[in-house]
Amino acid sequence: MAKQNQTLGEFIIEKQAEFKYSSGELSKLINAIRLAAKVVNHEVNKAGLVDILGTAGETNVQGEQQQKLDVLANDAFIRTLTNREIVCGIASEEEDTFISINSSDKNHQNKYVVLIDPLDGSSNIDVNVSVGTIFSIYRRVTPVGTPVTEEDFLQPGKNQVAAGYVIYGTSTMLVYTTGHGVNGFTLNPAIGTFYLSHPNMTYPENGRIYSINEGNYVHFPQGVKDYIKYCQAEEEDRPYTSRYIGSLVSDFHRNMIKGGIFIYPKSSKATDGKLRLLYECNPMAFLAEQANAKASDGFRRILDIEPTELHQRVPFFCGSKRMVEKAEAFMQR
Ligand SMILES: O=P(O)(O)OC[C@H]1O[C@](O)(COP(=O)(O)O)[C@@H](O)[C@@H]1O
Ligand SMILES: [Mg+2]
Ligand SMILES: [Mg+2]
Repeated sequence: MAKQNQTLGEFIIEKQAEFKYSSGELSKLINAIRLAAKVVNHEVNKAGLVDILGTAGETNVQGEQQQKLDVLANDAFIRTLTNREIVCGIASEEEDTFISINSSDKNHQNKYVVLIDPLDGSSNIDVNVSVGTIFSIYRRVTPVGTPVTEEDFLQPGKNQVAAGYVIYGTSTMLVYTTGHGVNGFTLNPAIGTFYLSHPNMTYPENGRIYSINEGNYVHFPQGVKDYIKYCQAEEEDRPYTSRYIGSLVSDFHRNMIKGGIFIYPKSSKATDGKLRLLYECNPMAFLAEQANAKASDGFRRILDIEPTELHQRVPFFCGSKRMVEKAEAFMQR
């Protein structure tokens, strides 16, 4: 049973002991993500004091203007994971294609690949609203010791061995799962240590918060329009409250604690929605299901979707089970 105020380091060691044949590689990987998160946290907290706000002047593979913090966070995670030679490949929102990492120790070849959204909620960086980092970890499918291929990254979400996010908000937290529940750790900035502050996090079965960018309302499918009308109706325990931060990590985190649903649907402007399957929807869907919640594209379970491209997008319905089921019913009607 997770002990309150246990440090993340202690928790990782304790959990590793539960896996008889564990090589310790996954523990080293989570530890490296912890370190990179602290590096990024330090930079995020300085935003406004040093020249890390605004655009970096480059455009990423998705045609988005890269923010300076997108690039900084991307470099921090790639450098930290590469230097420690604990993964055989990395894919990132900010990299056109995956990076293959060959271990210098020929006797030891790594078996994990990592997919990251180094800085989530980029539109909120310059306005001091909480942002995050999202990560997803898989065991490679190609033989250890050979260069990784795209096949190692294009795996359905149900194959994830671990997933999580870091939220850089009023406090900095790291929340993750290895398929045995969801635990949240808060950073004590004075000593740079993450402590277990939210053991065994679960979504309430039902909630009263709906989270969607209603500015796109006219472009939404009829099912989404009907669900929004349902949320706003003066009936039973409704109307629900509308909350939309515009950072997936922050909207997810709030809904997990309070109960709610987050929807980023497809629309006539974005035929597959906006969010990326591999490093946004899959990790959040794994966390959601581990926290007794639900995640779909309105019809299919997100974790069952067979990926075809590294940066593919999917519509995303995620949150309290009863609310997602209701929204899906409107989509299927
Ligand atoms: O401004 P919009 O269209 O509502 O989009 C907000 C969504 O886009 C994102 O910012 C996309 O993520 P990135 O910032 O990592 O590109 C999500 O965090 C958020 O949920
Ligand atoms: Mg993102
Ligand atoms: Mg991002």
